[in-house]
Amino acid sequence: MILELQHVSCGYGEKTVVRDLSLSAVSGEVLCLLGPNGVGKTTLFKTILGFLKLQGGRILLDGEDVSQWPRKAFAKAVGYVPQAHTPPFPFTVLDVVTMGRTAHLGTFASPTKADLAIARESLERLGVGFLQERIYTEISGGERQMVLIARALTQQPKILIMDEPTSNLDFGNQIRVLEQVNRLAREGLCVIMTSHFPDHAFLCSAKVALMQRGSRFQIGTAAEVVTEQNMMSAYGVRVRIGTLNGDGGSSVAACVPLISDCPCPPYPEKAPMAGQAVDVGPIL
Ligand SMILES: Nc1ncnc2c1ncn2[C@@H]1O[C@H](COP(=O)(O)OP(=O)(O)OP(=O)(O)O)[C@@H](O)[C@H]1O
Repeated sequence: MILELQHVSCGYGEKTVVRDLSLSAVSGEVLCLLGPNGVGKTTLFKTILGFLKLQGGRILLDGEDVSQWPRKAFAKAVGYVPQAHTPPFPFTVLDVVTMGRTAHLGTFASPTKADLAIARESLERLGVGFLQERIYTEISGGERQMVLIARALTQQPKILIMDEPTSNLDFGNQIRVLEQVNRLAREGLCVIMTSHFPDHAFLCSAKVALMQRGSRFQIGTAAEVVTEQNMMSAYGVRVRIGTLNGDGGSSVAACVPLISDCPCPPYPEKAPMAGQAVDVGPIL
């Protein structure tokens, strides 16, 4: 499946937030949208999903204008993980995740045992199966984030749009979500996500669309787009980008911010042994 944006402009009423953006994403690919707060990432997602009216250009799914796609077929094909979501009723986590099957059910039909099994499997896959009987409004923000991702997986979409899927998550869960993103792409899904961490683009070997103020866009591989110069231009922050040794002879790229007058003591050239105390000097 291929999603194409051709000269897309979008925004709210008379206000244009994103102007003349063209890009594409295909099955098996991770497309990571980077850009500062308020640049229009969520606005773009809402436009792709049909929540906002397109101001200009075209959005095509498998070559066909999305406005021509029947809503139900579109809802089956494209899953969405929003930034935050609070349902009006205290549903159980399993109920919320099973709602991901809605586009697959007939009108007035209830979820079947098979639908419930898919919902449970999605929760297990993300390592949060233990939450299934809990009340969704009573779990933590990070747990809700995992539940929303499980709901989108339950939909079994071909394209998965994730708005900051790692916000609210602790370090371990961030990495687990990125591992799932890579796994889903390997299984043939097209994942389009936003992140505020340029490193995430490297970790997902993603194609990157860097959105900057004034509707300036750069699209390319993570190595092409996540550069020291571009990070300064987009975020006003000095960074260094380098590579570290990964597993089995691989290398991983990392983007590290440079903080003026950083009080941090230098990291010892020879890494301390596990469990060995390190003198970090006075805590300032
Ligand atoms: N409902 C709305 N009506 C009018 N303007 C809006 C509305 N929602 C958002 N905006 C404005 O549109 C611009 C883009 O917002 P958007 O939420 O798309 O940015 P973003 O890149 O997703 O930001 P963030 O990284 O902070 O989530 C902002 O200037 C925002 O104030």
